[in-house]
Amino acid sequence: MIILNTAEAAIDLMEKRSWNYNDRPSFPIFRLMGWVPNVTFMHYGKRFQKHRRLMQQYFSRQKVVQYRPQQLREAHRLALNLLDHPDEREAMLRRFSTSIIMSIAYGHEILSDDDPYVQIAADSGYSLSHCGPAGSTPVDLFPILQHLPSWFPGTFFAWKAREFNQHIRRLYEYPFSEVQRQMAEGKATPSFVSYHMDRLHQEKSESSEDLEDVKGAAAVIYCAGADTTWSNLSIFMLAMTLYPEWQLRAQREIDAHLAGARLPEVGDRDALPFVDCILKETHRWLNAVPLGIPHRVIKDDVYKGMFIPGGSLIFANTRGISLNEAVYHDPHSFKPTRYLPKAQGGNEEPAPLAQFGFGRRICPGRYLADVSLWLAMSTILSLYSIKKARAEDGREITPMVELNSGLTSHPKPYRCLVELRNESARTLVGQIRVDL
Ligand code: HEM
Repeated sequence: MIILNTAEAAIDLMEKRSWNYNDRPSFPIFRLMGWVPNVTFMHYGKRFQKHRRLMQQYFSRQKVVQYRPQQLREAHRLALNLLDHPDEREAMLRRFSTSIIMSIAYGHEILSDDDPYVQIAADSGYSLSHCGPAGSTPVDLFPILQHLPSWFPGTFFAWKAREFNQHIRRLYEYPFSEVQRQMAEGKATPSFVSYHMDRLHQEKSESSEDLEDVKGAAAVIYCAGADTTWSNLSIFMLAMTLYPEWQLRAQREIDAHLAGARLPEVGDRDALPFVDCILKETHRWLNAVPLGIPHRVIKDDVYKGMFIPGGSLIFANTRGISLNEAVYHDPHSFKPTRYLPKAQGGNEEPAPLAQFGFGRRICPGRYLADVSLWLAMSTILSLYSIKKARAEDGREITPMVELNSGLTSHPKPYRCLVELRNESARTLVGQIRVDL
């Protein structure tokens, strides 16, 4: 295993020598779980390129502009949900990211907790976060273990994966067959699946492999997009709880621009540079995917005098890169001003770049995720004060900064208060209620 702890090394190898560093290892755990086909876990090759194209056609920088109305609607719905369900903050943050993904992948709008898509998403999310570190469980390292009985040491995650298989297959099959049914009835809402099914139909290319590829690509959008976005939002709320001074500064910026007359839209982004600094710092301070997803080295190589054997697992260590003291001053502190020009009291530190990975494996959903996060953060900052909760004796409770680990990482449960900021926030929330 090779761990890259600087952006320089990750760029030198995974981008500049990408031909040699963009394979993936086999992930027997995910295969047992039923994530097949799934571009994230595919070896580099023709089928991988086909899947990347399916993604690229739908999530390019130009194409994602058309999903903004859905994202804005969900950001407003999130704002209402945070107010109406104060004890279910995490569930509501998760609902936000799941709703965007489900509506883009399958054209399905989640309106209530009884929706079967909510359960499907929750079961698959649970499976993903309880399957051990990606590519590094004993079964990943010694695949023979997957064939041994459950009492044999090191087989635990293989048996877990088999148990989760039913959840993952339901994620693949149920929403896809719903879209097929709606298309046959002429009632389908435009989505990733309907777009590619129409395309295949026009190209007269509807082999079972083509259909499996669209089905798998849609499921991977959920697998890769929902938990990561949710985790970033949870990190943001934690940071706002712990660092009220930055929250206030962002709110002053928003008020100066919008004067409480309306909520932010993507068109306001250039006028709100400090909100952008908060987004960058959220990515850097704690990471939704702290170790990235491992790549595999194809052939022997030498880097700065070090021998790298072909077949090695290679990790771009997002956490290490984000906390590099040679690049970021006082890296463990959440300090959005670090990105500002020196003339504005900043330190001109570089924007974080490891959070979406590197090279030809770079996250294809990054443009979509960026807008979802920005809209959710700027909407929440416009309307709410996020504060430390108080214990029964009135003392403030300071949350701990701790993450769970899995393929994606989340802050461990913490408490905070989300309160309407002022009268114009109350009016704006009233308007959202009417509009939705
Ligand atoms: C804040 C949210 C997100 C974060 C932090 C994130 C992070 C990542 C990272 C670190 C990787 C591994 C890159 C590498 O191997 O070098 C990745 C891969 C991937 N992401 Fe994301 N992602 C996010 C949102 C999304 C969304 C919204 C989608 C779908 C629309 C998506 C789809 C994918 C896919 C399909 C891959 C696998 C790419 C491949 O193996 O070629 N991600 N993501």
